[in-house]
Amino acid sequence: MSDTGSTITQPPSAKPPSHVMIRLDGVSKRYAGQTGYAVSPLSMDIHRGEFVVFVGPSGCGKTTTLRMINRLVEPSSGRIWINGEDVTHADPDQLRRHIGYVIQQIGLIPHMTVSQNIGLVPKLLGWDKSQIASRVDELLGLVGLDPARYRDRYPKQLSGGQQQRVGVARALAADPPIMLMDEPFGAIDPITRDRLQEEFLKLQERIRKTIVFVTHDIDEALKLGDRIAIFGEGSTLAQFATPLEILTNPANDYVRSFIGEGAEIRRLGLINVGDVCARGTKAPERAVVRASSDTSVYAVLERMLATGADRALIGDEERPLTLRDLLLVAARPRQGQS
Ligand SMILES: Nc1ncnc2c1ncn2[C@@H]1O[C@H](COP(=O)(O)OP(=O)(O)OP(=O)(O)O)[C@@H](O)[C@H]1O
Repeated sequence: MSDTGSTITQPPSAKPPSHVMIRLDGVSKRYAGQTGYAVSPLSMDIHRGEFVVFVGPSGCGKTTTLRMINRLVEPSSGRIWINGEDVTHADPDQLRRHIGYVIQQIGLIPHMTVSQNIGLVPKLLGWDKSQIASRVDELLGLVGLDPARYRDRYPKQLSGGQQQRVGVARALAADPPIMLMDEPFGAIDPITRDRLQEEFLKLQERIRKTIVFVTHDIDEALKLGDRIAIFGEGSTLAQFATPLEILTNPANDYVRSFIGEGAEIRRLGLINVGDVCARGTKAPERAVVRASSDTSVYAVLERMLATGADRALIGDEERPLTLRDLLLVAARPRQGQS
């Protein structure tokens, strides 16, 4: 099930098959004056309609890789294929008109209205005025902004979340098959960010773009990505797989530490109860977890989830606790209940 092995050890070479929208073939970057690689040779296939998230610590090469896809950064080696075409040497301006790009700083042009900002690329592509106006209104509706209220505002008359929605609308304006998004929700407060993530997932269900999305935040990656590319030290690819696969089978200790605590509990967020009913459950015989008295409830639950145990024995005295005992730790009377 994992794509980890195939994408890292067998660099693709020839023209990709039709289900591949973006192919990076041994692509690397060394910036002028730098000794090491900003991105060491990297090969990966991103499928049509797939939402791929690049995640990793600061400086590991996520943004550089993203920007090589739309040639804002010229690769030092390798080839880039988009939609079956080798675009390594294509005209970058032409290329960018067919690739949406959303960045954290939003990049709206301050002296242009919302509608002019969104209509920028369609105008460059020579669309006529009425076509642009109706596309602007359609996109504002799509990102949840009332066109009559917002189309004539300037960026500074919008909240950060609204500006980011306009940024997304602008990237979608010419209906590009690909969207590149560099920490688009990074500078937004956690509540608005959560809402934008939800909205964006719903939007993606409708528009099915091929998306490459950069973030520092593993939880954002797990929530949004069909597959996640975890970048490691020295700009290598530590794992490229689905969120469930990464949480179930982290490729190495680096990935494990990057995920942080609670992989088992977080995994449950990716599995629906309906699927569990369909699969049926079969508890392992007499599985039990042993833990010292100073182990947290969280850690014991994590281990019970991993092993299927429904009992824990605590301390040298092996005091028994059932799964239900542990669940009750979290239970409190709700308002209106005694
Ligand atoms: N224009 C540049 N000139 C020289 N070095 C650069 C340039 N841009 C990036 N780098 C270096 O390349 C490496 C990768 O940078 P990049 O911005 O791609 O990382 P990142 O993973 O996106 O980081 P962050 O999460 O902090 O944005 C870093 O060591 C960075 O200092």
